[in-house]
Amino acid sequence: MGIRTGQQYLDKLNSMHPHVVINGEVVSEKIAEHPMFRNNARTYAKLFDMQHDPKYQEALTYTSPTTGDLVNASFLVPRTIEDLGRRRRAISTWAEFSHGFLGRSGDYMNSSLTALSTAKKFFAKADPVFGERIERYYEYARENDLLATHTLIPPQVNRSVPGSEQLGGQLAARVTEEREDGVIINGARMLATIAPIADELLVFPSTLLRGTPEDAPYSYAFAVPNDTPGMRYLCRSSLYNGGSVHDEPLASRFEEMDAVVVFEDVFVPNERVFMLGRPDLCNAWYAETGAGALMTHQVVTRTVAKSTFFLGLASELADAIGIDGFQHIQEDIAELIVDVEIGKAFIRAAEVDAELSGDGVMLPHWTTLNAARNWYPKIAQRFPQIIRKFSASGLMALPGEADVNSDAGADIEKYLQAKTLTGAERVRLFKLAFDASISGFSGRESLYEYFFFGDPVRMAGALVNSYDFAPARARIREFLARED
Ligand SMILES: Cc1cc2nc3c(=O)[nH]c(=O)nc-3n(C[C@H](O)[C@H](O)[C@H](O)COP(=O)(O)OP(=O)(O)OC[C@H]3O[C@@H](n4cnc5c(N)ncnc54)[C@H](O)[C@@H]3O)c2cc1C
Repeated sequence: MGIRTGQQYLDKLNSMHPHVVINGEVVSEKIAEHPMFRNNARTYAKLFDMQHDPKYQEALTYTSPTTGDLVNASFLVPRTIEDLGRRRRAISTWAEFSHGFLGRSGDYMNSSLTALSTAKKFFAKADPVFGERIERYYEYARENDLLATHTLIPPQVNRSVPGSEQLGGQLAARVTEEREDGVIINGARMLATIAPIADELLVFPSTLLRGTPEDAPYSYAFAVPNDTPGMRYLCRSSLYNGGSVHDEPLASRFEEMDAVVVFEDVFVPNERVFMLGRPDLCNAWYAETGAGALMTHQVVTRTVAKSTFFLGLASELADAIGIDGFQHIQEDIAELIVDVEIGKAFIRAAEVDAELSGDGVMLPHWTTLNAARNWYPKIAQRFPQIIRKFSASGLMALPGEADVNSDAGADIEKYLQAKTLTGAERVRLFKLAFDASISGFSGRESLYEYFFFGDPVRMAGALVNSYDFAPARARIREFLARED
């Protein structure tokens, strides 16, 4: 089949029967028509349609090596640095469409599956059958153009003990039975973004597991369709308030629902189980398979689009109300320029210094990407601050679309005009600033970017513990030894 159209994606979504709990309601059919999910599903449908648009098709697709159909380029196994560039162009084509506000566009999980499908040596440490299964699953996802999300962390009940010790080990999702034909899963995982509108859920390892026998039931990787019997999604309230694209320009399009995942006697057939009972390999899942590198390459590409959005917005606001010449405004705009350029440089450096893995995959340079993913969660917190600082009371003197088109329109034209904009144009721009800096949607975006790859505190620790300090320290010792 290969690339799907938006309509094919929506039709499949509407034919599935997940158990989605939201606002006291259980939604189990026609998910794509539900007011809480409709808009975001349609935004995702546009991404699928872009693959068929002659303007984007060359960037977004390549020819499947097995079927000859066109498939998404994020499934391309990179063998050369040019292949990495090919992948990046596809990723940035989607990221520019959403200005980086879609964190779960299909290319994110596709990147993970692409690397995993090649990591034969890694899977052979447990059983080569796992490597064969994940390659088949990757091909299934590629040829059916599936949209997947993932869920990684145990419930946040008591972080001073591992998941295996919470409530006697009864809370975190775990293998409760190993059968001839598969496994049974019970318990919960903390969060899965876009779960209600995804085709598939990847339940992969994340938090560090100890190598003790008690951790064995929590050491697994598997994938299930999002309407698998026994699986329930508990959604938060929506951050989209039902307004028009004029009044909620970001939330009305890009609000991605987050959901807790509950498993009750969920059966996972063997062919969808990719790791079992090996805490050591679960802990090495992202580092040793190359999945971490290809996923981070996707994320850094997406976040450059987002940084560019904030640079453009800040510059438009400053120009509109005539503050662009003030020094502290220019200092903040300079900060945004630097962020965009650093992001682009990270990608370029990671590609130029890419290396072939033991499985013959060209992986972008990990230390560079590791630095990028430690940097972005912090600098992204500045973006809404800068927009708030520039906009000030302009974020409150802000009637809506209905007012612009009412008798109040004359007042809006007169009193809410800007140096370079009519009243109606200014309202539209500041509505965007509002949604990017103080709306509930924007709050979630900041939280999302901060915790995207996990807790930044522990990520910093992981960076320090894995970094090769030898060359830098040798230079200090050499300098201390100099007598001249
Ligand atoms: C909007 C959003 C969407 C998300 N979407 C997904 C998704 O699609 N899939 C997915 O798998 N996950 C998702 N996550 C979860 C994300 O991976 C986690 O937020 C992240 O890993 C941090 O874990 P936590 O939220 O449980 O925080 P916790 O680990 O509970 O941390 C809470 C606080 O306690 C501190 N802390 C806790 N334990 C320790 C420790 N051992 N040492 C030092 N400090 C500690 C942390 O520094 C932090 O300040 C999402 C999160 C957000 C906010």
